[in-house]
Amino acid sequence: MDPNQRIAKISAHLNPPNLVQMCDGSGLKRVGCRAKGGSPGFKVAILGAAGGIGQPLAMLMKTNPLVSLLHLYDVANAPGVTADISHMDTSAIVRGFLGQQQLEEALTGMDLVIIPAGVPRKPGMTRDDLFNINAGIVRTLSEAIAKCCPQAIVNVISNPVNSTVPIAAEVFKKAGTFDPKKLMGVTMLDVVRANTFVAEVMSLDPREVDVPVVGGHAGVSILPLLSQVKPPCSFTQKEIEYLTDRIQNGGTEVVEAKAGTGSATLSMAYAAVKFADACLRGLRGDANIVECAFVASHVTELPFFASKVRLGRCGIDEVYGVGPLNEYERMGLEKAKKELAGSIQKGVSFVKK
Ligand SMILES: NC(=O)c1ccc[n+]([C@@H]2O[C@H](COP(=O)([O-])OP(=O)(O)OC[C@H]3O[C@@H](n4cnc5c(N)ncnc54)[C@H](O)[C@@H]3O)[C@@H](O)[C@H]2O)c1
Ligand SMILES: O=C(O)C[C@H](O)C(=O)O
Repeated sequence: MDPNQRIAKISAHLNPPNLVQMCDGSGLKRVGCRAKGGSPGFKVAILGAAGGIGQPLAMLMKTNPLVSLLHLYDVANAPGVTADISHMDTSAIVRGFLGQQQLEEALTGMDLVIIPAGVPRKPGMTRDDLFNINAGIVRTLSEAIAKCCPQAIVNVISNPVNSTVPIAAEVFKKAGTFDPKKLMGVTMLDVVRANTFVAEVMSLDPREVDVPVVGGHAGVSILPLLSQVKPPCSFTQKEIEYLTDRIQNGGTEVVEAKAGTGSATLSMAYAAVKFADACLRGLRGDANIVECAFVASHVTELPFFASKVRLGRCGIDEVYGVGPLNEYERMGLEKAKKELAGSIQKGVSFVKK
């Protein structure tokens, strides 16, 4: 074939008439694409996709065969991240969305929305110190979710989780779209850390360790239930105190090591993907998908609490209680509830005021 004919053939192949437009002209160049977005799988949006967590999270979700369409939204740098990730030869179609004016488009039709948008801690800060900035971000994003994909499962990562989940819930209540089965604060990193640290102490393979972590996601509200570890482990009191302290302060350990450049991003992306994948397998109808998450709850007198939940086709099928606790854990639970009560109320008041 003559070279000109060959080039004409390639160019026709790259630019068929049924191209799907990926993005508009506001900085996210719309690239010609033959994808129809019709492959089986779920539609997932990441809000805050260009951030420290957002980027590795987006990369890992692009490798997930359960995802057919991946929407990457951020107020900055979404085009670059989208272009980069879209070159990965996995089946999910990637589209980028930049800035508030593209938020609704990013959310429409989504099955799962993951929110890592917001500022991270620096050394010396508590997660609650992030409230002033992140509360408003989560409120705005939740308002758009209520409008554009009220049926979607929502995974909230932005801190302080103990307040941002109640904020999202209040926004959804105001909009008349609140479904407690669909809103989850992501506490999976606490479980991931707990599994790792327990495995280290007991010389086990971390993949075989399962530590329930209940309560919430800040300081003493993070309550590992070491009496319920699988496989059953017998710890000394010294080991229990070391492990509890290390699990509760795992986030601070990373914040200090990063010395002002941010908080956990890579382990968080790993944990977020583990949790998102569990949500998607639940949506698909897989049986016995049980993970810990911070959810609307009747396990204690508090309206939100982290405990094991069973994930299914509609989100959360069942919220499990904390099970039998030893004296040390009972005391920990009281401290956790005290810490949680104020943070939950702060989130609720932020939207109600
Ligand atoms: N739940 C957990 O276990 C856990 C673990 C680690 C970090 N976090 C929290 O996750 C959040 C993000 O951490 P990070 O390290 O990725 O921070 P980061 O600063 O690296 O990234 C945040 C991203 O959010 C974007 N953003 C800011 N405002 C936005 C808005 N209105 N809409 C959409 N995107 C917006 C920023 O542009 C940035 O790309 C922090 O609040 C952090 O504390 C939670
Ligand atoms: O500690 C932080 O600020 C981030 C996150 O909540 C974590 O647990 O790593």
